[in-house]
Amino acid sequence: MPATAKRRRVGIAVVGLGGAVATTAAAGVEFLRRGSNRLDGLPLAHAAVPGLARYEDLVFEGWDLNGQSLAAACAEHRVLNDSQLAETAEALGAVRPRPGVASEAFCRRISGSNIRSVPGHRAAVAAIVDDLRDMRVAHGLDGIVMVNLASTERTPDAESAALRSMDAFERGLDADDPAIGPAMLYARAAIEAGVPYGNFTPSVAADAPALVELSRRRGVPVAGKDGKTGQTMMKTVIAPALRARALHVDGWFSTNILGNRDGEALRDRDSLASKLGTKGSVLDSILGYPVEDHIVDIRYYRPRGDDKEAWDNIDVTGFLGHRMQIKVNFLCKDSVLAAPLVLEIARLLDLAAQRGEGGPQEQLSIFFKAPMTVNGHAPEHAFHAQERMLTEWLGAGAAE
Ligand SMILES: O=P([O-])([O-])O[C@@H]1[C@@H](O)[C@H](O)[C@@H](O)[C@H](O)[C@@H]1O
Repeated sequence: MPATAKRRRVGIAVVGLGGAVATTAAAGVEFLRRGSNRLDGLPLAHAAVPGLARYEDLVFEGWDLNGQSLAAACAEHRVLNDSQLAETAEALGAVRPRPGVASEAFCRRISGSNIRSVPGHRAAVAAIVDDLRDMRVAHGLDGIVMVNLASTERTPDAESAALRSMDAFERGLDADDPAIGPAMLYARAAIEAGVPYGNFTPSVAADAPALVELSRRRGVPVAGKDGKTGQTMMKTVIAPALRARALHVDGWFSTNILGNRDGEALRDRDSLASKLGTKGSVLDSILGYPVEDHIVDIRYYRPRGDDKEAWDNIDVTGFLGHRMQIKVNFLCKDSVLAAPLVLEIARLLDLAAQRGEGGPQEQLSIFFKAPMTVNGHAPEHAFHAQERMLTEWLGAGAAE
């Protein structure tokens, strides 16, 4: 960034601020602010793009059903080691989540006492809009974006009329329609407040047709959904290569064990169904044919905590009909992979807003398992093609 360029102070209003991903991201920013030069895992750390906020200038704010400070939450999640916890304790100890909007009907296994008591959907949206205004003023922000990192909600009834159009959604808000869940209320509030919105979860939010329409009309950038962290990232790297080599995929078995709070939320059958939907959606379009035996399995296994282990077994057929197997065993740290992506999504949404772009931001596809697309067409899932899309968008704006 040229020495004269003005620095942008950008707030990230996180839904699920006390979670493992958000607290890891906040700790990461704190380390960078203190002069750390560890930029591993941050895909855009070296991108010299005008207008892109610096990591050190990101301010963490938001909501959580658990009101404890980020330092206390961080210690519970056990993602950071003891010295990292000690070094960030003071800064993260000063941040406490605001009371969040919740619905047990949408997320059964996760609850808390830091709940915003509101008389209905319309009041919930108004309260969130107020909070966003307050954050802007309280921190003297130049920009603010909202990112959903909350626990996975069940998928609402696809037939529900309230989600289909902007007008129906507004009526649904007045009627406290049960098809409208918390993630949609937050997204609706962000769009009303002109705040770009990113959905790192599989929950239905800004991708509800009503809210896509609203984001376009209001010119507010939205992106999602479901962060592409570990296993799906590898899948969308490997599958294009298998296609290019004409190796036929006969079956792909993906399984995960993890014991963090996300895993706990996914013990609920309906929340799990949302996650399996996004994780299972990436393969067929890359390969160009349906893989009938594509199985995705997620198990909550407490001893692993955030240290998720993912196994993939891929059965392929090659020349002369000979069959082979590929095994991938990714021993990862779920939040360590996810947190830097959240920082990039926030910076890019802020940049999109500065460039005057509104509606779905398809160029952010590389960060998501089920990318939102500009005209609702089928998403591009291949990692290399997504990378090209993002690079071109960054370059195009920089050249103007
Ligand atoms: O991106 P990916 O590694 O394929 O998928 C992961 C899921 O398998 C896991 O259940 C969830 O907790 C992670 O946040 C992430 O969504």
